[in-house]
Amino acid sequence: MADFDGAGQAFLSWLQQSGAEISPKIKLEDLRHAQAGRGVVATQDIAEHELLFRIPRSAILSVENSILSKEIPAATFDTLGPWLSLILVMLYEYLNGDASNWAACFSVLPSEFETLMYWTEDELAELQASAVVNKIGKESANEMFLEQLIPVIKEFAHVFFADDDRAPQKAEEMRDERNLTLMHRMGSLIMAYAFDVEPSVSHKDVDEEGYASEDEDEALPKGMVPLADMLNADADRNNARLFYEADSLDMKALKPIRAGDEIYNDYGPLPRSDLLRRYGYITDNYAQYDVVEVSMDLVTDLATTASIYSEARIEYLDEKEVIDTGYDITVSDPFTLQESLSPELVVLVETLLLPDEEFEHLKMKGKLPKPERMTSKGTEFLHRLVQTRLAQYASSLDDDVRDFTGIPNVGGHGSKERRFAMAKAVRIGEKRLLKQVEDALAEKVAREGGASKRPRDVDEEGDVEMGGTGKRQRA
Ligand SMILES: C[S@@+](CC[C@H](N)C(=O)[O-])C[C@H]1O[C@@H](n2cnc3c(N)ncnc32)[C@H](O)[C@@H]1O
Repeated sequence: MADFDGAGQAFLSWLQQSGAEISPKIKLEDLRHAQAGRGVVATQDIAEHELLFRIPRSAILSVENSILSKEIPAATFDTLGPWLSLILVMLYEYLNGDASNWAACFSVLPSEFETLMYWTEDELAELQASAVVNKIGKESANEMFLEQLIPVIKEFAHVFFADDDRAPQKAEEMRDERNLTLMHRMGSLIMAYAFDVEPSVSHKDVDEEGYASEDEDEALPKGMVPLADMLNADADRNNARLFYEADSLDMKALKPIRAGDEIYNDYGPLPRSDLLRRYGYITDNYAQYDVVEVSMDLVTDLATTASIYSEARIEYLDEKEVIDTGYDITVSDPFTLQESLSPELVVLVETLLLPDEEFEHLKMKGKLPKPERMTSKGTEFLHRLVQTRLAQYASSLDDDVRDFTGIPNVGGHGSKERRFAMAKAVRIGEKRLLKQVEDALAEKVAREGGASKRPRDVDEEGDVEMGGTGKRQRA
């Protein structure tokens, strides 16, 4: 406890010495009793728009601020990209120990994580058929470390291990298990703690409403923003936000905050599966963003069985940017099929079901079926697809719900009981969503009397707007 509080105090002192302004109305709080590490809490009432803290840009742990960026050419960082570049810088600063300007930061950052990367096989198995199991990316991260990061460390060994005669040897040793583990640790910290730092002078192309394109956002350099990264999040309970000013990053209250309340940031509308992957925790408040992914492989299998799979049509759909590796089914409130089913999935199914003549006709005009006009055959196919997707989970929804008693507030790193329960909550959420969609499709099939009674309704004029309905943007 003393070490925990002491590290927190030393961190705040360092931050103030680095030029940060911290409101006397907030404090760092030990929230380990709630399995939430540290958090920031209001000690007095705070008004809307009030400044909570101001971090000078020079205190951000970033490529720009690290001495490495003076010694390693910018082109090398450009090749590495924002994620690997920051890992390189964090490794360098971490290995410098107390000599690093950010030593106090590292002492409040965790060395152990609950994120999926660190789950054992039997814990991951509890997620059953959740698509997140295939998105953990441990092997691909390892590959990037070995093929991209370590060659840079070797090339600049004399900089990375400055004043060390053993520099080349040490660079070679970065391939050791222990060092790869350290790289994963830095990667995990970035995933759960780093910000995409908007530059003080924006070079971004913005549209007429002032929004930058997604590509522009992806290219933003990443940085660890001290104290801002101590804020927890709980879906739409966010009451603070980071504002990017010319010389500082300002955390401000978005609404009045009462003394004793926790100050929450916004990690984005993440489904619980992704929250577990990136942040290693979940709360019920994120259930509203749950997603089930239906893979393209499953659609292909079912379409082949139904003898409607056509390479030529897939090629056309690909040209039209409809083909993806998977399609999202999302929660909607109030629930509608239209909102919950990805429009691309509906268009894909409807296109495969088109009679040859109609397909050729639409193709000639460069058009697609409209996602909001689901035919009876399309509804039946989607119903089968959702049933098959549901059957991929090893246990039934009823069985899961029967013996689920919530996520236990049991402590410590790697609690199996807690991980099993979090996995079960994720798969229950996914199965509930699938069941809701399955029931709605079955009802639609019954209402419309099956394929023979309702011929497809082709709209030959309207252009299809993709991505506008049902497809939730992932953070
Ligand atoms: C940006 S950090 C926030 C500071 C963190 N609590 C700490 O002590 O270092 C993100 C991490 O905080 C934890 N976290 C954030 N919000 C949480 C919440 N509502 N409940 C539990 N843990 C939370 C998760 O471990 C997550 O990976």
